[in-house]
Amino acid sequence: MRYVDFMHQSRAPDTSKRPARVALAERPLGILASLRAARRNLLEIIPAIATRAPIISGNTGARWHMVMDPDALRHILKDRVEDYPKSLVTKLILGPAVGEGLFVAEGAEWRWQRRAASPVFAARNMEALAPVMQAAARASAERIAPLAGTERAVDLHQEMVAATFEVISEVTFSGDEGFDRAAIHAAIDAYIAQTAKVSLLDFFALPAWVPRPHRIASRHVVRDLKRHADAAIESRRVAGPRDVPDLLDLLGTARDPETGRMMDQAELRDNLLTFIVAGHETTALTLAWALYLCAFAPEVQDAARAEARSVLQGRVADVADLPHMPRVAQIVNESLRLYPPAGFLSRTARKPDRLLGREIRAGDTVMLPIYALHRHHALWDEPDAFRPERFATPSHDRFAFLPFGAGPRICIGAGFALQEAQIILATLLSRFRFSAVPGREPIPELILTTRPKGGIWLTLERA
Ligand code: HEM
Repeated sequence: MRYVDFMHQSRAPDTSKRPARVALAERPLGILASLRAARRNLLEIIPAIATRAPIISGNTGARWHMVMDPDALRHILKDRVEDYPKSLVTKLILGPAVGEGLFVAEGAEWRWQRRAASPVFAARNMEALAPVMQAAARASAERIAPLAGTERAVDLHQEMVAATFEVISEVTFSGDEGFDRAAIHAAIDAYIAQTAKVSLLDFFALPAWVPRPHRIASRHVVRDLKRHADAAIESRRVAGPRDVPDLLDLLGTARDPETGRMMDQAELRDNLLTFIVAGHETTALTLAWALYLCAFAPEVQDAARAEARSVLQGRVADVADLPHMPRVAQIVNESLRLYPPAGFLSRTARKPDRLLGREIRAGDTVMLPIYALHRHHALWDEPDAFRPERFATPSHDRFAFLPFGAGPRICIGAGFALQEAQIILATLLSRFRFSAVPGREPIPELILTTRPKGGIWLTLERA
């Protein structure tokens, strides 16, 4: 756990301010500036006009469009999903590590993998997964408790990554001693750090066979990652399935109902890595940003704490408690709106089309800047303000709020993530009061996901 002493500093955050955000570019950036920005922080290539216009188009060596209009997003993600597959850039970034897995697969390959994994995430199964989430909430509360009432601040981003990793590794490889959790975690971090920054070559949409220098450097990291996952699969094969099948068992025994075929080693491994990567960092970010926002607006935090304490009475939150804690759910949603972990999705058009009167050619990159959509002035009142109560009686268009995407490719783990985030947030808020540390404001930085640059450093006291 990372912590730092912040002695003798005043604690009161200025709530008249807006919570942390990135100053978007006033004009669309030129090619070189875009390239520099894309390597630094993808949020910086989004022009401010993207929070006011329905669509922006450009050509930086390759034709692209940014789409912020709910009807056009419905068209891309739902009505014409087959014509807008995952973008070449997505495949370039994720392909080397999880290219055979569910997140990247298309067509029939995608369909049967999705069917194979779905039972684990079905609503009826969510309750069965709650004890794993409760154990992680309890462990996290115990880890940070010694810092309560001291002047030492803790990096809640790192702490939430630890908590959500415990959950996902238990769900995928339940109780497996053969699974080297620390090594897999370290290899995933190294992969993201080395490869996720959109490279100059990707931005120009050069073909995949053109060598990417930082991706070559990361080859040994990918090899490491795959070696660890293979070892875990092999040790399970030897040990046999669990009494209550976990995700690894379910994927390992799934059959394509049409062809009867099962996943080969590469598919099984890539899917395990997909679930581990997609399933913990995103949820950790939701929680970390939610805690940051609670410290930013103490009155919101106090109201949510009062609610959680009266429902939980000192217990760790359970699934049955969640409907009785609407404020906690609203804070999670508002955190997903202001800091969507998947802040930028993209597709490559397969066929000519028209979007909002614009010509779309086959091969055009269609970007879905979720960060800008969620702060769009035509879709949200006071879009940059932290106002969780806007989710009390939601009136927004379904396609104006897309933290989990939409349509057939919607996040398979959305229900899982929301349940986990609410269980952990409610438990922590019921036990601690979190305060901001002056001078330690995080900066949202989009590198594959929307991360808090510098961490989320907060002090805490027992509530
Ligand atoms: C707050 C947490 C999460 C967020 C914000 C999030 C976001 C997303 C988004 C936006 C997509 C769609 C991407 C696209 O359309 O290009 C997606 C897909 C996916 N997510 Fe999540 N996710 C979260 C948690 C999880 C969890 C907990 C799991 C698994 C345990 C998971 C597994 C996946 C998988 C496998 C896909 C690909 C689904 C498909 O293409 O059929 N995610 N996620």
